[in-house]
Amino acid sequence: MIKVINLKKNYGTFTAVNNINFEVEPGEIFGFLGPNGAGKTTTINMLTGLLQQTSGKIYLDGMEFHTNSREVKKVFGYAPDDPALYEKLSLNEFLDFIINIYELDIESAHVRKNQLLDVFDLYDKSDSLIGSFSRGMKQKASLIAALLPRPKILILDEPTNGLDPKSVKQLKDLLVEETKKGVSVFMSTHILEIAEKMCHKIAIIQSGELKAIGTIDEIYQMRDDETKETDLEELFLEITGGDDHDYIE
Ligand SMILES: Nc1ncnc2c1ncn2[C@@H]1O[C@H](COP(=O)(O)OP(=O)(O)OP(=O)(O)O)[C@@H](O)[C@H]1O
Repeated sequence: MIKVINLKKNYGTFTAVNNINFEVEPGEIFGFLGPNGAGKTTTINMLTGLLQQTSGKIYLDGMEFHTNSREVKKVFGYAPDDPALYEKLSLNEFLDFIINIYELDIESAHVRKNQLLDVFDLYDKSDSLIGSFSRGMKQKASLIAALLPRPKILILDEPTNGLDPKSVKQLKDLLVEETKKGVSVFMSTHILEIAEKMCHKIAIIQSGELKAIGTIDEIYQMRDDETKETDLEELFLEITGGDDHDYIE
């Protein structure tokens, strides 16, 4: 479970995230949407301990992050949108490193590793250096590393970035399976179709403020005109004011 209370981040005098609140229950996929520069990565960097918040509290699996940071780091898996991996290691060496630092049971971790390599079609490449991987293959390697320790919480920044349609489908199915085991998934995405199809709840952030939060149905109830047929794209633009400019003739 993730719980965020009055989370705020200032960069100097600029407020990038302004007192946001949300919860992600076990078994829930929570989609975090917003236009460029809205505050998504800043929020994710605070959730993962990469950035210290200015104020507010973050609880992961019931533990306040900064007073339990060592324990908290064991309960979540994180895949950044632009993974910085060890290019000089083979994928196998990298995943064995993850198994070691998380102190996983070797036998069951190797079973899990092989299943994940298979799901993401990287089994045949597992002895190749990560430095030789394409953008999409690196993304898949990063997702495998996040999933390998069977974390209770997954924090994924644009997880479908660079993935081909088959891999997107594999990832979707895998995340659904994980939530059935009670995993909480927090993911940012620009792809509204993914948010609509996969997420139990979504939040829309703009200029550091949460503009909407709830199930897709609850978000649809925020329409200005409830009689109008609207899709999530139109609603997103309505909420974030992204459709109010004049076009060049
Ligand atoms: N280190 C920093 N110093 C100053 N301002 C920053 C810093 N990092 C981010 N910002 C600003 O904070 C705001 C939020 O940035 P953030 O990267 O969180 O947005 P985002 O929602 O992830 O955007 P995108 O969808 O484009 O990745 C932006 O206005 C950005 O310019």
